[in-house]
Amino acid sequence: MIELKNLTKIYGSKSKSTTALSGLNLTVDKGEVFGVIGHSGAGKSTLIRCINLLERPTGGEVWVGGRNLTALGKRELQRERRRIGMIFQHFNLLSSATVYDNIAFPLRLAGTDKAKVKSKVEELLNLVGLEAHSGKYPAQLSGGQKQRVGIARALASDPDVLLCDEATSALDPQTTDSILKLLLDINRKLGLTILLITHEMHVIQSICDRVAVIHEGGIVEQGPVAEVFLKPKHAVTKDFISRDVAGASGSSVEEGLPKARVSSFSGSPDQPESLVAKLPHADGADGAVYRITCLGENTYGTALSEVVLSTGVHFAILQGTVSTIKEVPYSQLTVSFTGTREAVELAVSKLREREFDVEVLS
Ligand SMILES: Nc1ncnc2c1ncn2[C@@H]1O[C@H](COP(=O)(O)OP(=O)(O)OP(=O)(O)O)[C@@H](O)[C@H]1O
Repeated sequence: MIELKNLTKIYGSKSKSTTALSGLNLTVDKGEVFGVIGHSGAGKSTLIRCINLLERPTGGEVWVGGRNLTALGKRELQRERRRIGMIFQHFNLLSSATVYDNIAFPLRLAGTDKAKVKSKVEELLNLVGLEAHSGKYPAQLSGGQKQRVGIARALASDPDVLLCDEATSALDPQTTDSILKLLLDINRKLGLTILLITHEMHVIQSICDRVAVIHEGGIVEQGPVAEVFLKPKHAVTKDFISRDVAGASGSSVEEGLPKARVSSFSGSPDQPESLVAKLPHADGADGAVYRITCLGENTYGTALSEVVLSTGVHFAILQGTVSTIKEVPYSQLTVSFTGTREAVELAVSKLREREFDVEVLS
């Protein structure tokens, strides 16, 4: 659906230039929710603004829905842009227009007749849950309501793609969850392809199918969220995950919302050496440290205790997380097993048989 080929963006002049994107390649499939995460200055905004050519790339190609946007003339580009909606961190609403008029704006601009504008705006108000607020002005709305207007306006031209530029960064955690849930509903109901950029891992964890990590203008790691999240390879990815886990809280969320920030405990998930040092016994099989990961319904099952009981090993939990990735539960425990070498090996192989991923950390 979206294909970025060797995308390059250099700002400034020859004497003083900044390379924001350096030969970046990325493919987003039709109907998926794809997240790009990166630290400040990594090139996220530049990347998303290059997709609808709000920012002209210095080099490379942008393909959306099988068309090379970078090769189009002004008029054709204008037409293609109607297939790409965009929402922004600070909403970018017209402050002197009502909610209704903000949503109607792109339709009127495209010359849509009055009756059609009315029915479309009403449909969108209903979709984003703002039926009761159509006559209000942006200043009379909460941040979450403003973003709902932004989403409705972005959907007015029935786009195939929705670009989200840090769409929840200005919102509190609870409002963030309600906007993420709305985006997921829209993705499922309308089959819309969503590309979002963020610096918050829990946004990715809540609604994305795949994620790419951007650093210094290039993609350093990408894949399905569960894979990248549970087995991060690049230092930048590990940093994002450890910050998110460390910053996790048991904050309450509304029924049915993404629960990515719920029920995590522990600090960084990736410091086996420091964990080993804390153990009373760390020789032979005694005290060997393992990371046990379970994805899916087994997360809440009793398999771990059954295996442990049947093999006679003991274990201590050194770190642990129980959470969800896009509504799929997972657990990741770092444990030390104590027992004979044979018993520990048997426990590990039984866990693997029961589809736990067991990684030896020391
Ligand atoms: N208009 C511009 N002129 C010159 N340099 C720019 C411009 N816009 C961005 N840059 C530079 O390009 C690099 C990438 O910036 P970009 O805004 O894309 O990063 P980002 O990941 O979105 O950061 P943030 O999360 O802070 O918004 C940075 O070094 C930035 O200073």
